[in-house]
Amino acid sequence: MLMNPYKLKKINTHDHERCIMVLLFPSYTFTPSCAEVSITKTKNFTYNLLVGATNNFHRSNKIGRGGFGTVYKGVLKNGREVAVKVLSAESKQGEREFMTEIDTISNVKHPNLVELLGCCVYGHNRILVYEYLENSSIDRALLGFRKSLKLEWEKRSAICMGTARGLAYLHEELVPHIVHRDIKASNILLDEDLQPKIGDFGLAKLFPDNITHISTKIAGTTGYLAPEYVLGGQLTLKADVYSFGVLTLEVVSGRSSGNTNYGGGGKLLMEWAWELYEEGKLLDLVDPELEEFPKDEVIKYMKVALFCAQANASRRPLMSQVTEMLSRNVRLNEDQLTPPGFFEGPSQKSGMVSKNKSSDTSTSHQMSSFPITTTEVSPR
Ligand SMILES: Nc1ncnc2c1ncn2[C@@H]1O[C@H](COP(=O)(O)OP(=O)(O)OP(=O)(O)O)[C@@H](O)[C@H]1O
Repeated sequence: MLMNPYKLKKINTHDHERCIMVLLFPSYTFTPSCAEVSITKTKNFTYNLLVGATNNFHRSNKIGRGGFGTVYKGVLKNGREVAVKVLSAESKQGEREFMTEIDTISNVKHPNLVELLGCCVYGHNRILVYEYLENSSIDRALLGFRKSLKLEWEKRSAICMGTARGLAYLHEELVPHIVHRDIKASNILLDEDLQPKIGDFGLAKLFPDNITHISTKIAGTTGYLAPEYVLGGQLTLKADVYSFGVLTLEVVSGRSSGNTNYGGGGKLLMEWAWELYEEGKLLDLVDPELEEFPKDEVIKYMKVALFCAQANASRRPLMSQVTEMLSRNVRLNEDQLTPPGFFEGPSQKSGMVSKNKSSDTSTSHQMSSFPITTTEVSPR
């Protein structure tokens, strides 16, 4: 029997009869008044409907192309705008396995995760239909020369917080958890209120491990990858935490981690940030377009990003700890902060920025005994 592993979450014990129904019949549904989660099967869209919605996948409807496939904007008959992702040929072909994974993803719902509305299997085509986010992704909105939005600090901090909450949900509330593997600016989409939503979660499972997606990333957006993941293949929650640290620096600085020309040339964004941190000049990293901002808070965000990117994965905080650090007025215990690790590219440098501070790379240091935050400081 194919079963969605996420389906039993939060069903309370006296709902055991319903649990049995869910175990036996994965598509069984019950009313929200009786249980905390409603179990649904993924909606199936017909291929013809998606052809109509996207003007036959016309290139003028194309909004992007990533490692998983091509994304088109579509409009359903009821007027709802959707993002239609046509998965590339390398996605696993089996319909049953595909549908199981998709059922899993479509039952994962959180305000900071892009909602999967349904899917379509047509011959060898595998197509996913998502809610459409009008303000596109952070890379287009905030980074690069053609940025489309001018975001004040309140919006930027809300983007970091929302992304942290979405990740904390995937990592720590969902059972079993999901490691995103590909947290980066193009996967964080902004809704009409500029609230962030994480896209592409759960998709990595649809692709064989040895192909395209990871190699696409190694060729492209390498600045986001935790060194232990890209060099040693160790995939844990902490790889996402590392990427979140890089993303936070991008949001604060308005600069893309894809470049390697920072700090007078030749440096990754994270390397430059560490250099500035050691020199006590972190504010130099802040986006020049940010006219007014609370300096202490902005510096705290950058320091949290550095905690997230430490070379030793076990020293990085959990995402729930990150949300605490970002949201509460706490002082960070910087004695515990060690240099970031980095990986720049297959034929280029990799390693750890290591200057004055301790560069402990042992894995014995457990997060549970790691006091990142210390005193609550009084509001300014
Ligand atoms: N739900 C959506 N609403 C609006 N735009 C979207 C949506 N999903 C994706 N896009 C746009 O399409 C682009 C491509 O998305 P996609 O997720 O396929 O690739 P990517 O994030 O650039 O790379 P990768 O597949 O390696 O993660 C995104 O950068 C984004 O601008």
